[in-house]
Amino acid sequence: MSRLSPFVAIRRDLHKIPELGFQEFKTQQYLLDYIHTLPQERLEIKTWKTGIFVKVRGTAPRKTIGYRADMDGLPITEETNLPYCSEHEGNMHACGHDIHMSIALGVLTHFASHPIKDDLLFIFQPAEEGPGGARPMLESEIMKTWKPDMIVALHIAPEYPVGTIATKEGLLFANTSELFIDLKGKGGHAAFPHLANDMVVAACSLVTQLQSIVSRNVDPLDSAVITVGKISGGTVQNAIAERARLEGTIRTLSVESMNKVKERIEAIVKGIEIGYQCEATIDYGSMYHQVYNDEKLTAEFMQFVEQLPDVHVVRCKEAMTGEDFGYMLAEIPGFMFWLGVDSPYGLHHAKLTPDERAIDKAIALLTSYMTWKGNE
Ligand SMILES: CC(=O)N[C@@H](CCC[C@H](N)C(=O)O)C(=O)O
Repeated sequence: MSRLSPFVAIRRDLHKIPELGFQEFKTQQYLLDYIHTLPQERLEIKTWKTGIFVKVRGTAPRKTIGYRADMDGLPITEETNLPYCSEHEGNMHACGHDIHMSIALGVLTHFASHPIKDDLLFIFQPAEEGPGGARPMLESEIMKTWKPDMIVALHIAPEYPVGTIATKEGLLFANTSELFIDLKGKGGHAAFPHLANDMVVAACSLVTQLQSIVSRNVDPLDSAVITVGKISGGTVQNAIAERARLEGTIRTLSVESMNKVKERIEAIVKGIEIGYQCEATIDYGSMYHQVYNDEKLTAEFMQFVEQLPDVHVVRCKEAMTGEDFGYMLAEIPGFMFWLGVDSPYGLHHAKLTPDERAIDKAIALLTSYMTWKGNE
């Protein structure tokens, strides 16, 4: 029987302890315990909230290459039945951040004992799923002193086979905004609807009306998404609901479309207030800047990877996913790419099961790329 790769074992450990944004205490401790086992001569380690910065001092630095991995899990109950499934009831690494962290540790492990000319900065970032750790981390004093000259990150892609990486120059991921709408009407007995203002009916109507925005208000040659992922309201089957809440997200390929979509949401919500005689409040939660890949660095990376054995490069289309790494790319040239992990279930699914062979492949690929880039 073949031995488990150390970084697959690390991934499994991390997979058991998914924590939500800015609560990644055990995850941070796990990473720190591991990082402290590495040769320390060239390392400088600083914590920031539940995140970590690790600098690897180069032998003759002219620039700093940044590498970012996100750390948080999602409030999803895992249904994989894996022997190493989540031990944190109700939370799951359903977006691959456990894989992202184990890959980052693999690359860091290599460079801790095989330094290159340039400095490297490994960024373990909390709260990617929300409320967003990239922006405050970017504004931190540590980042001001250690700001890299270029930066790279990856995201697992269930739809591609292991050995495939996919990316493109320019726009890769959408602009995002969370969306929370609270409705307050008048509750009452289920048998006397004429004496109440039913917020379950208002919420259902609102969800349906929101669907008209993408089909009727956004240019068909542009793209936008409004997803209501959670709806709650009411107390019991035979009482009319006084309150209802919609929780969702908006995705657009431009800031202009985001503003337009929000204008339309506000108009529709006003209509609901009038039509259903209720009070409504809208909260846009956290918003993420689009992920825009630096043209030159991305093209160069794709060319570099193409000549590696066993790696297939795909020039993909942009996706409506969001990533607060977009804030880092708005200030630092760099790129993000998809890493094929071949899972029959997609991102944010309770049965996501990435193929772990992608971990060592990604470590090898990133190690080669950074060695080349950091010795240029
Ligand atoms: C890669 C990925 O799945 N990212 C998340 C980012 C979520 C941002 C925020 N919580 C929102 O929902 O708008 C995504 O859902 O795309």
